[in-house]
Amino acid sequence: MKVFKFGGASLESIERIQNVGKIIQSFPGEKILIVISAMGKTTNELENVAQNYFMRKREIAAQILYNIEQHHIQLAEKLLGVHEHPLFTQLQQFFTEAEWTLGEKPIRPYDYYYDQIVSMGELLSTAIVSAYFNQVGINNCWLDVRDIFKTDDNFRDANLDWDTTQAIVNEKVLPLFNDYNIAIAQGFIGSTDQNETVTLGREGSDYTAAIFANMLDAESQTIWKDVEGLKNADPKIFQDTVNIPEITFSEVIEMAYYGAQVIHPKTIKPLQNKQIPLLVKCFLNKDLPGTIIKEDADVRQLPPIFVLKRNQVMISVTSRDYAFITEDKISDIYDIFHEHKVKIHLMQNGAISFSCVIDNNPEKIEQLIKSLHVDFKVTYNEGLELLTVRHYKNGLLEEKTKGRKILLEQRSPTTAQLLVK
Ligand SMILES: Nc1ncnc2c1ncn2[C@@H]1O[C@H](COP(=O)(O)OP(=O)(O)O)[C@@H](O)[C@H]1O
Ligand SMILES: N[C@@H](CC(=O)OP(=O)(O)O)C(=O)O
Repeated sequence: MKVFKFGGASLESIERIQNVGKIIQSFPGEKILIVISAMGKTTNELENVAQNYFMRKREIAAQILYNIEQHHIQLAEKLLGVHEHPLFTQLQQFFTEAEWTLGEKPIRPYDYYYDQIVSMGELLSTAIVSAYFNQVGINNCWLDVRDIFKTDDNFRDANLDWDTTQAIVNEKVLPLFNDYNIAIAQGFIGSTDQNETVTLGREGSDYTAAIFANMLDAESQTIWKDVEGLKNADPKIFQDTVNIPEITFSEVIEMAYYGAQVIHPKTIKPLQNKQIPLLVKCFLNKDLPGTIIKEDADVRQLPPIFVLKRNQVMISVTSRDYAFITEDKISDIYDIFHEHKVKIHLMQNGAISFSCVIDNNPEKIEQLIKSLHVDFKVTYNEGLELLTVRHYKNGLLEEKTKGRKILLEQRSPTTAQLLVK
């Protein structure tokens, strides 16, 4: 059994969906569970629907939803070459459910409505791909992952109930492969024990695939991307990047932790626990070797790895009365960050000050500063970039930060982090 994951970029046009079909046809007779994300940038558009709905701008929300509907229906009609097909009834049901939500007065927290609306992207894309695959002879079974992935009700970042989900996978998913070689499921979504739809956090489809791989004891998981494999930096930001043929789970966890936006950070653990290799392959050229991520990879030749986080803010907290920032004060400061769900990417403290680097999220920062301000003087500096370099060599950091002002710097033997303006 293999698990494949196709993300939004691999499904953003008719040609790309046809290409995914060709990739699957190049694995004849194999049992494959395919996890699929929403097409293109649909998730961002649905976020827009959710925000407008919650701000009581229902007409705008309905208009954006209508545009999404038209786009998916037109794409499906062209892809299947027909106007009549059970798929269109299925798509209509998803839209009707979303319209019902938009018709309600928002009485529950935003995150609940977000999940009800945004989850639709994956339901639409999987339904369309499944119908197309059946039409071109890739016989497959469409799964509603909400009947399989059971979670708590932490909307927008739901936590999986592993035991219940494993029992459902054993009972409902495994037997399907007696009748089908291919099953198609949505990434990113699940449901509570009350059957309320949840999402697992943005870019969560890699994680969905890893959960399936773990629970199905898959031989491997492959994520199909628009890059030749895992590279030593994001090729959209850095020039002269190189492909990494093999790399360990722990190195990828480090990359994800420092902010590399190529594999969802939660993806590695379910695979590592069962020693299931993760392959990163290019959907634009399936014959490229890509990258294999596994426990015992040979990392002696690993190049320096760069991760750049843009749009960062440095928050500096100083005690009002020249009192030292001691352990108890640091603990209080940490509690405030935790309370506001703000993740610290880098921190440093001195005698009477504590500085840290966070993402620029104006609403969260405003609330955070209000809370910190009760006991401390707070300053902040925005428009910064946080560069992390793993396995850096002499001269490399100077070269990469030439002409820039360095506001904070931290180095261990393997990792350097520089906050630059
Ligand atoms: N180290 C890296 N190696 C390869 N790609 C990277 C890396 N860091 C960031 N990326 C970016 O990840 C993108 C692919 O991931 P993503 O857009 O999330 O794909 P999908 O949504 O289709 O799963 C690439 O286009 C590339 O710009
Ligand atoms: N569609 C969701 C889940 C996801 O993982 O998407 P992608 O595989 O395209 O990153 C998102 O955009 O967050």
